[in-house]
Formats: sequence, C-alpha cells, structure tokens
Amino acid sequence: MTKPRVLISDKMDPNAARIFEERGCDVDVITGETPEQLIARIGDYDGLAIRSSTKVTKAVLDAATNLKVIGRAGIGVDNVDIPYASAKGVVVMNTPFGNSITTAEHAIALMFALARQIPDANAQTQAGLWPKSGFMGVELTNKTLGLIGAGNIGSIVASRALGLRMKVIAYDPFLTEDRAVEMGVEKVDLDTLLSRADFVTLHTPLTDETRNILSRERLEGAKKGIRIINCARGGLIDEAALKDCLESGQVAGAALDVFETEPPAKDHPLFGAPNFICTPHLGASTTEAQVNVALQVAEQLADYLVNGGVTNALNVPSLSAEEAPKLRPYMALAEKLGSLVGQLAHGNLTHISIEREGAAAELNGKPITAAVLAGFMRRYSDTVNMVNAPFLAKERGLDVSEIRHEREGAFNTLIRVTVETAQGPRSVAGTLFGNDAPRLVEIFGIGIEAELAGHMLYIVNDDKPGFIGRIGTLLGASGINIGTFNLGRREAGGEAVLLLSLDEALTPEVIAEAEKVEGVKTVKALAF
Ligand SMILES: NC(=O)C1=CN([C@@H]2O[C@H](COP(=O)(O)OP(=O)(O)OC[C@H]3O[C@@H](n4cnc5c(N)ncnc54)[C@H](O)[C@@H]3O)[C@@H](O)[C@H]2O)C=CC1
Ligand SMILES: O=C(O)C(=O)COP(=O)(O)O
Repeated sequence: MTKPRVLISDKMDPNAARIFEERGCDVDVITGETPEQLIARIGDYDGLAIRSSTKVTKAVLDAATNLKVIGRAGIGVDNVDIPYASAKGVVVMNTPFGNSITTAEHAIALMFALARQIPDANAQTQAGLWPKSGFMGVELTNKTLGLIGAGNIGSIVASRALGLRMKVIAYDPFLTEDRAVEMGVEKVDLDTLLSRADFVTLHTPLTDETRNILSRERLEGAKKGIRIINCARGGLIDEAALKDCLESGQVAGAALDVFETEPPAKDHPLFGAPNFICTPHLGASTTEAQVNVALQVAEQLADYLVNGGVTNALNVPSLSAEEAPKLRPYMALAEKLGSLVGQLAHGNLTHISIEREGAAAELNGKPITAAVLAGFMRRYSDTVNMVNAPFLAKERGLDVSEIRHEREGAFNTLIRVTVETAQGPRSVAGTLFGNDAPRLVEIFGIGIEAELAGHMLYIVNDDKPGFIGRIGTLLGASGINIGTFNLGRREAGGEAVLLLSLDEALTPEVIAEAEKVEGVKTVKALAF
C-alpha cells in the first residue's frame, strides 16, 4: 500500500513531522510559499497540516485533487473555506483545546500591559529616559471585565480574572445561565456589557455574525475610558473607528494580537495611536501550546489517513476512540445498504429514510446516516464520501429522515433504508453477524441472507424449477465464476430474488443473455 502523503505548510513544532512518519505517512515540510506555489504543489498530497498563515481557498481546494483531510494545528479555521472543502469531500479538523490556556494567558498579559502601559514604559526607560511620572496606571482589582465570547478561552480568562478579584460579565448568545453561574460570571447583553465594562476582551470565532461586532457605533457608545483586548480575530473590531476612539480618549487603551489583514501594512493607522499596543498574532505561541497542537494535529490526520478515525472534525460527525471500533462495521453496512438501494431503485428519488432497530438504535446515528448517504449518492457521482454526501443530498433536495426503534425485531440489530419511488416505498435491510460482519437480510420485502461485496448479479424471477440451473449454465458458458449464491422468495412459486457474487464484472452481452432466460423479470449488475 502506498503511504499517504502529508504537507505541513506552516511553521509547526517538529514533533508533528515525527508523528506523521511514525504513523506511516510520508511528510514534507514546506512553509512560507505563495498561494500560487501551494496551488502548484497541493495536488500531490492526501493531507495538509496548517496554522493560520496558509489560506485554503477555493483555488487551493480545486487544485487539491488527492486531498482528503486538512488539519489546523490550532483553533480558528476562518482561513479555510469549509463549505467548499465539504463540497469537495475534504474533512477539516482543528485542535480545539491545545492552545487555549496559552491564548487566555496572552489576553491576561495584554490586560496588565494596557493597565500599566508596560511596552511604552519599557521602551522609554531603555531609551535612557526615566519617565516615572508619565505612566500612571490603573488597578485591575474590583474592575469589571467584559467577555465577548465565553467558550473555552473566554472561560479560562474568566477564571484568571476572578482570581485577580475582578468582576466578570459575559456576552455570549450560547452561554446558558447554569454555565454562567458555574463560571462565576454574570450573563448580560452586548450593550449592557459595553456600558459597564472597564476592560473588554474578545474570544469569539470570526463569523458573519461576529464580524465588526465592535463597530464604530458600539465603540462610541461604550463606557468612556474602556480598554479593549483582542486575542481572537482581526475583523471583530472596526480598526479605523478604534483609532479615532483612542485619539478622542473614548477608548483609553487597546491591545491587539490580531489584525484584519495579517501582517498589517507598515503604515497601519493604529500604529502610533495613543495607548495602542500590539503583538504579531502570538496568542498561541508558547512552547507548551505548540507541542500540544502539533502532536494532536499529526495524530488526528494520521489516524484519519491510515485508519479512517475522525476526531475534532468540523464538517463531518466525529467518532470517538471508544465508539469508532463499534461503529465501523455499522458504517460499512450502512454504506452498502445505501449503495444497494441507490443502484436498484429507479426514477427521481426525493426521500430516503434510515431506520435503526435494536442495538443499532443505541448508537450515534449521524455517522451511520452519513455512510448511508455516501453509498446512496454514488448513483449520482463517483466522488462522494461521508463528508460531501450530506451536502450533495441537500443540494439535490433529498429529504432524509432518521427513525430509531429501541425494540428488537427478528434481529437484535438492524438498519433499514427505504426510498420512495413512483411504484411506492422500496426497502433494503441488513444486520451484523458476530457483531462485525455486514449481511443483507431483506431486499424489497423478500428475506435473503447475503454479503454485499465486489461484483454481484441481482435477478428477480418466477420461482420455478430449473431456473437456477439455467442461470448457472449461462454464467459458466460465459466464463464467469460464481463466488456465493443467495436465494430468497416471497412464497413458494411466487416472486424470487437471486443474488450472486461473481469473481469478475458482467459484460453487457451476458446481462442481455440473462434477460432472455425464461422466468427472468429483472436483471441488474451491482458493484460494491
Ligand atoms: N490569537 C491567537 O493566537 C488565537 C486566537 N484564537 C481565536 O479565539 C477564538 C475563540 O476560541 P475558543 O474559545 O477556543 O472557541 P470556542 O468555540 O470554545 O468559544 C467561542 C465562543 O464564542 C461564542 N460566540 C459565537 N458567536 C458569538 C457571538 N455572535 N457573540 C458572542 N459570542 C459568540 C460561542 O458561543 C463560544 O462560546 C477562536 O475562534 C480563534 O479565532 C484561538 C487560539 C489562538
Ligand atoms: O489557534 C488559533 O486560532 C490561532 O489563531 C493560532 O494561530 P497560529 O497557529 O499561531 O497561527
């Protein structure tokens, strides 16, 4: 088997490359390239490991013809076009916790630096001045800190600020009252936060909702003398308005680790503004955090490329280490059932339902549904996988329903996939033998027991003596070897189904001959 190839395109702790190699991947570390250079190179790789410098645009993804997974050694993924990656079937993962303490500590460091004007005082002192009277600071104790975004980093900042005896208030539409109490913060709306906070610190992702969240209007309407820290993303604050507010004294100080455009232009309007300090996107830059995220991203990417394990993915249901071994045979079964129904059902299919019965009902349904859709959507495209199948299904207007039956039926675990056709509903169902061997047990209402693999021949016929012999003779005369032979029928003498696994693909000529065999109603070559 050829080894998966991984490109590390941003500076990363060397542990990442080591882990990739140990886990059976070929790895290249090529950083600092232009977008054009990356586009020229990316087609060679199965995996891409990045930080915030590499921009994974539509053009990069179009050129990434072999790419299966992108791993962000860090948290923010606004540098990746995730909807387009999803449409292309590329998994996007991040490392959601590896640098959160480090980034929270940077926000606290910047808060102290603002309160005591440390960077300026340091520069002037080292320049030979002794500006003891020019740097009157403020205490943090008893001041109010306003958190915008109270997720992982925001909550660490809150705990540190509470330790500094600050009062912490938070604006986050997804923060529950219970969680706010647990964190020791007061949940408020954004206007209240800005009217009460002495310091404001931002910890949200950059999204359409959060872009420009500190707009000119909000900055001008905030409590006079507020101090602002942004270790999240440029684009959250109106930079031109911030400069005006610093100059007017409306904002008493601002510390930015991130800019709308990085690196910012040499003549960025904020440079030189009063009480403005900045760092070059250093929030995650500690030895500890960089080792954490490098190890984690390499483990996650290698696990996906080598074993199909999915951890911390942003566009596909994750499979935890505990559930992955249990779910994998179900996903194989689900994909085969989706593929079977997709190959057999005719016409414009607008509805698919996925029922899980018995033990299957207890499992995480999302990966199972994604696997059914991956199999099913192959009737429309060869490049479908679990990542893009749900998107493609939505694009085609396919209505997907999921049903759980806790009770067991004839099998202790079962998945049934049904599509609505012009002739009515058509179902196939399968189970696992010995917990890990997928088996088809029902096809369009007829009980059968068959493996679904490789090349297969599906025939619906009248249940009459001599039929099996005639088909066997035809295949033998055509030089096609039969692997397994499975039969099912509605009732004796009624409609019957024959499902054969074959050692090679059927030719159109053999199919045409099979259609002529007496008693045959339907013939279809299947491939899994
Ligand atoms: N400067 C740096 O080097 C680093 C920056 N970051 C940035 O920090 C951000 C936050 O990271 P985490 O706390 O780990 O993410 P998280 O996902 O744990 O928390 C984000 C919080 O923002 C909240 N949120 C979403 N929309 C909001 C809105 N419209 N208004 C207010 N709150 C909203 C969410 O509910 C969530 O609680 C990342 O997205 C990343 O952009 C992260 C690491 C390093
Ligand atoms: O993890 C994040 O979101 C960060 O912003 C860290 O960025 P970096 O990996 O230091 O370029």
